[in-house]
Amino acid sequence: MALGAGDTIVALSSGRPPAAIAVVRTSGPRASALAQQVAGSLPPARQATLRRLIDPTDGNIIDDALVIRFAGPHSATGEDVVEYQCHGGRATVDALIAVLVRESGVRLAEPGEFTRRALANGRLDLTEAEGLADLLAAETDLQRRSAMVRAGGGLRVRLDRWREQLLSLSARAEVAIDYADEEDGSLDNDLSGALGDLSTEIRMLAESPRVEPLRDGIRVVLAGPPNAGKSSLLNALVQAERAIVTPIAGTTRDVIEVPVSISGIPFVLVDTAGLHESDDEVEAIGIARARQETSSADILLWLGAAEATPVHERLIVLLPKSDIPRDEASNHALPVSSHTGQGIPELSTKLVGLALKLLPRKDEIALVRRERDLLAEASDALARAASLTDPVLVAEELRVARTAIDRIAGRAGVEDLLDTLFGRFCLGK
Ligand SMILES: Nc1nc2c(ncn2[C@@H]2O[C@H](COP(=O)(O)OP(=O)(O)OP(=O)(O)O)[C@@H](O)[C@H]2O)c(=O)[nH]1
Ligand SMILES: [K+]
Ligand SMILES: [Mg+2]
Repeated sequence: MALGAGDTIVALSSGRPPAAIAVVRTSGPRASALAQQVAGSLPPARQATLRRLIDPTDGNIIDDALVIRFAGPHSATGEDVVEYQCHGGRATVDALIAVLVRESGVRLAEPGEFTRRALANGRLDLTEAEGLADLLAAETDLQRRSAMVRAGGGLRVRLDRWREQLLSLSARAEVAIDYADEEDGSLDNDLSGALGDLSTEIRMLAESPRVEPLRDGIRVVLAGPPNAGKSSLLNALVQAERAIVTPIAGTTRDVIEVPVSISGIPFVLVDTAGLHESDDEVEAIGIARARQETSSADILLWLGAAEATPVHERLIVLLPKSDIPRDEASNHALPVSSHTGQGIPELSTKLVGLALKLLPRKDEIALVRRERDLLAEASDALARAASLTDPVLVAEELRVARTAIDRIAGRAGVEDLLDTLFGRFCLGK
């Protein structure tokens, strides 16, 4: 757990001053006592109350502010929380925070510490906290809507239900163990069926769209031999001269990433070095990177010969420089010309079409890799359990499934993960 978990924490939860109004939040065992001291008396819970804030040591007026108190455990953090909505000038905010943190047992909050306490106190689970982090970072409407589903408990409710089902299935397996001596000790068909059904249900969720393409943009990698016209195509797609284009083969040496929004969908176009055998040390490194990008691409644009097309799940084969007449024609390749613009709108449409398959539909949940992996783990354990007859082994597989589900919600083995997650939060959240 974070340093000084029992401290009362203070932070400016609104944006950087100056602003019209600033929200200073306090949470912890001393929050109410602090409010009493600074605001004169304890304001009623959950009612915005106008108070004159006074420095208790010298009686100086700090500000007139709206004070709202939330008594724990019915607060965002599960502890006593007091919010001060004061004037948003820097000096006012600084003066208020200085008076609050002067008390012993009170200190400034770390980034994300309010949410971390909410998690520790069971006010939200890890999937909701992650959704919240995405919500704070959301830049597009699609990102916002997806984050809302997660932050609103879209995954948590399912995990809670499955945890209960797993517990009751475990209880049934335990009963079978207890009666193993008296009867034949094998499981009833009912139980096997229930295990199989739950495995399938969890597997379906495990195959939900990933959060990452939505969060970071869908990676579209342009690959092909030198001089194929990769950089020119990137420039044509983003309608700006972002990558260097020359008639010299081997112009692009490093990976170039250009974020672009097409029809409101966030993409990252990735230009790469032309793939070929090279003796040049620098170029060889660039080519190795290009191969890496090609294999990790969400969508691959191939600008090379049809017979050399790499294997990829979401592939668009292009016939570049279509303005140049040539003999051979490929039925499978989409003709594009960065010079005349031929095929560019069709390519954009195809990109959007493939992207939509990677993104959550409206109200559909998106999962981070960790969640997908753990759900698959739980589903696998249940599938194994369904095929077993020895109740002792079934109980063991059920325990594996339960642990996986608990880890998704952040109830087990996630300390390192919490540090990374809360590092993404801003101060005061
Ligand atoms: N006629 C025609 N020429 C093109 C087209 N696209 C690119 N070219 C030309 O082809 C040459 C190579 O273009 P680049 O975009 O640099 O090709 P590249 O694949 O990025 O090349 P490397 O980075 O060196 O591997 C340049 O001289 C471009 O002007 C096109 O659509 N039509
Ligand atoms: K070139
Ligand atoms: Mg290039």
